[in-house]
Amino acid sequence: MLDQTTDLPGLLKDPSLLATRAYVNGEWITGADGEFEVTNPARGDVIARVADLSRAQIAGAIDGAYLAQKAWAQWTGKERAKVLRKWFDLMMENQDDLGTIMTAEQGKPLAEAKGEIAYGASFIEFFGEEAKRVYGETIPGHARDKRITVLKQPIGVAASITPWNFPNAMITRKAGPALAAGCSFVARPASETPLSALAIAVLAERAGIPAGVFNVVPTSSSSEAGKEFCENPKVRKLTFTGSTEVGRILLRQAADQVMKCSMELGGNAPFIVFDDADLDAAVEGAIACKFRNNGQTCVCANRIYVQSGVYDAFAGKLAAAVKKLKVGDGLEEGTDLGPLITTKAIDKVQEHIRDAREKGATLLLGSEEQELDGQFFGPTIVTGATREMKFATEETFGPLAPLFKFEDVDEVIEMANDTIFGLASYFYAKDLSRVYKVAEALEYGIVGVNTGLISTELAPFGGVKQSGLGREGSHHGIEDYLEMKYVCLSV
Ligand SMILES: NC(=O)C1=CN([C@@H]2O[C@H](COP(=O)(O)OP(=O)(O)OC[C@H]3O[C@@H](n4cnc5c(N)ncnc54)[C@H](OP(=O)(O)O)[C@@H]3O)[C@@H](O)[C@H]2O)C=CC1
Ligand SMILES: O=C(O)[C@H](O)CS(=O)(=O)O
Repeated sequence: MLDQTTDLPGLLKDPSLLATRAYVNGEWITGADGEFEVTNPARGDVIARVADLSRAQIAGAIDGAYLAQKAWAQWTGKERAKVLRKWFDLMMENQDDLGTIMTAEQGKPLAEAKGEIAYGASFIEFFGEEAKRVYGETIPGHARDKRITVLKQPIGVAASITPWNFPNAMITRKAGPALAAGCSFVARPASETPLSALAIAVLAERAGIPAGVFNVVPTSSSSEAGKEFCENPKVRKLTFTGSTEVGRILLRQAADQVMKCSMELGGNAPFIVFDDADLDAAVEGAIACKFRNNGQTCVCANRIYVQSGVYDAFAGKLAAAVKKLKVGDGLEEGTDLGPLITTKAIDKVQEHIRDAREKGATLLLGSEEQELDGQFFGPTIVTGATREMKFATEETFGPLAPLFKFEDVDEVIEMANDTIFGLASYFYAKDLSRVYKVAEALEYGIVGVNTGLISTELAPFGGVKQSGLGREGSHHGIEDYLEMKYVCLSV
């Protein structure tokens, strides 16, 4: 840990964005369960104490959202679009402060945090525009006196549970389509990173989003919030981003109400380098894909497969480039890799390195035990990776790049698909026939071809197999917040 303390208000142009009470039904309220601490993962110091809401208070927020949603759904799509556009504008006007708040509570370098603010805001911008395009249908009737109409109507109250790794964008990727569709929204942010969520609630209020339409209910106990969301009959939609393990818990809990669920869950992304790849581009893509957010993203390359003819060349180029990455405090200029979110995250990276070495892998860069203190862990590359090693089946969620060697396309497709996950995958190749065949053969919701970065509000983001249900982003993203009503009119 760095021994500095964080004067977060002193770092902000607008300290009023640093909100620590919950935002419920247009009011800023304290927590019946007291407060919980938020720490800076780079320095270990407490940066805020945030309202810790009780389950009863969450139920109260749902009550308010239920009433507010009725009126909100009466707004025209154009009226909702206007206020969402204002919310987007305020996010971008306050991008620096929102980024600083995020870096202080999550650790990612300030440039990345500001990038996430723009990425997160883009969902508000995009779905604000989509609010005007929620079209129904008329269908030729099944009899001369019958007329068929299909209406698209908002599903109702949407509840969201999101992770710490993208504490802004994972909320706006849900709130954008939900509010655009005419739903109201109750957000429970991760306990490690509530400040980013509360800051956008300040801006929602300033943008004129009506009381009760957007609510943020921070709690220290995630399970209680999850149970209230799943058991409260006024909630009609649960949208979750996080681990597959927790996704399963929530799906089981939501089953009793047959609740509509969107699940953005864990991943184990293969990153494949074929022998006809542009190796320099592949190295650049691998670094962007592996070390973004210090490897703490569900779409990070978890397994890097390199065809045997270019294995040594790629490994050497990758190590030379990774050596240049600077580990440090995200608030300091020039930092490329911030701290991991918890010491538990460090333990998992070390466990994967130890396991791999015991099973024959070789450390090409970095080490298992590092002189870095606290929650910092340097980028590490191992060669000689095999499918017997833990990172072949488990998500590392840290700065560890295991290099697997393969001989031919059938072998690497089989290895790449040998996982319960199916979120993101990547490969570098030039041969067009190979590109088509591999893109079609990979069992993933997302395939990056000659790129390591796939995140945009314009595309449908989501996984297959045990990486999730539904899609976020693109015009598809609003469908998860709409119900389709068939009206049969006898004339
Ligand atoms: N597919 C995707 O887009 C993404 C997937 N992920 C996946 O999530 C994992 C890392 O994120 P992480 O935050 O640790 O994931 P978790 O699943 O542990 O936590 C995600 C959220 O769920 C909450 N939570 C945990 N347990 C429960 C419960 N029983 N009931 C209700 N809510 C609960 C957490 O609260 P609290 O933190 O307060 O405990 C947090 O807000 C990785 O597997 C990663 O791949 C992460 C981001 C995006
Ligand atoms: O939490 C994550 O990993 C995000 O979903 C990844 S992305 O949307 O920023 O690509």
